[in-house]
Amino acid sequence: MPNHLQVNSEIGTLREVLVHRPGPELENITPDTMKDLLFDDVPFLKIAQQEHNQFTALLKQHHVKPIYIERLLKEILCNEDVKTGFIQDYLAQFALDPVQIQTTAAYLQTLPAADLATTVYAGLRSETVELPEDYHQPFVLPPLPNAYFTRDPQATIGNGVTINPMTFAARKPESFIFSWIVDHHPRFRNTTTWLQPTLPTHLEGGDELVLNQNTLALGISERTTHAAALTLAEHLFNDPASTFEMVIAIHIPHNHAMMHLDTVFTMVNRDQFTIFPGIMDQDYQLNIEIFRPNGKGGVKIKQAHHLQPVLKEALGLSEIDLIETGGGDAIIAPREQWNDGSNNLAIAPGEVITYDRNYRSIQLMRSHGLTVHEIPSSELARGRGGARCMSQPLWRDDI
Ligand SMILES: NC(=[NH2+])NCCC[C@H](N)C(=O)O
Repeated sequence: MPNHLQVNSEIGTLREVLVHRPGPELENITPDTMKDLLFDDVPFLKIAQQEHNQFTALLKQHHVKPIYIERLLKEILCNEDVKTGFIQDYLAQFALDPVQIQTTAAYLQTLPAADLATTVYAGLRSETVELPEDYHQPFVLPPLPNAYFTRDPQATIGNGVTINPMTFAARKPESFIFSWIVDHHPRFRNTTTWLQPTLPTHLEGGDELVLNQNTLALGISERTTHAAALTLAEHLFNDPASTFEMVIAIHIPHNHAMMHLDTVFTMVNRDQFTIFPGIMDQDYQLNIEIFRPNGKGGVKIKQAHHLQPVLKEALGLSEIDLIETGGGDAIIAPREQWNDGSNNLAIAPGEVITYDRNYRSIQLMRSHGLTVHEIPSSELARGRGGARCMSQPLWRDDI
């Protein structure tokens, strides 16, 4: 089994992937907090877990090892010094006064590592720690219901990772957890980090697509700024450990339905992509910027408006097959996009995992020669993320 990181494409045979099984945090969403927690509904936990189990079972059937991030967290928390440091630093992220911090830290310190890890994801109800009476919030630690979308707070690019500066408060603790795992878990010893979560702007993993070992596609979106994309490109171009020479920055609409590039565009084979046509105008144009090193440590930028020629050049191909979500139909396409019909996880070239409900997009992918494995999606889809969002590859074979 590989012991380090290798992701030089979106489609190379997948061997190892970071996941999180949805837990009690999903039951800590209420109609009042739903929007801030980036959910559109309150999922039924039991069914969400069954669906997620089917996802991981399918991965295992295809010899992909799921690594549970909550387990990595538990493992580092078994070290008492790490546990104490983690608790202090974790609490410092939230609006708590010194007494509240001390009371909560004392409680968390009593928990065994596994329970502490579960609590970090689930959130901590205020009454559990008997805080001073002037604390009126229902939670002293917030629930992290988006944690099953492991794609976003962290991303593997080549042999390194980005630990992402997240856009919304609801997801910032997830990057914090990963940075502790990178610093303390042997699985990540000597990991190169391309981007730190302290960057004063934002960039998320759903916007990071590794097209090949030289080319990264980045969404400029609700969650990833132009400034952050430039910073990442500079780091990748200048770090001798990186093989990347080109970033294709693709501007997409800024809204919740398409919060990341991978909700509208995924690579599924050497020359095939799924795409939601709603990101292009009637002439199939969109706003693209190509970043390359300028030879002086900076980035030079070229504009483009059509995706196909840009992809052909980057991948050295004469043809590209863009498969439109829902066949591009005015009703089917947006409906299936909303339920992650464009969010496919390639487990090998031409072989993907996707949500069963998007049957029109599935038919179409099959008619374009792809092998499609379906997973159930009634509850998981309520968080607005599909198979790609629920997985963070640590190792893909090179193609
Ligand atoms: N890679 C993705 N498309 N992730 C989807 C994340 C969905 C999550 N509810 C959020 O808004 O952050």
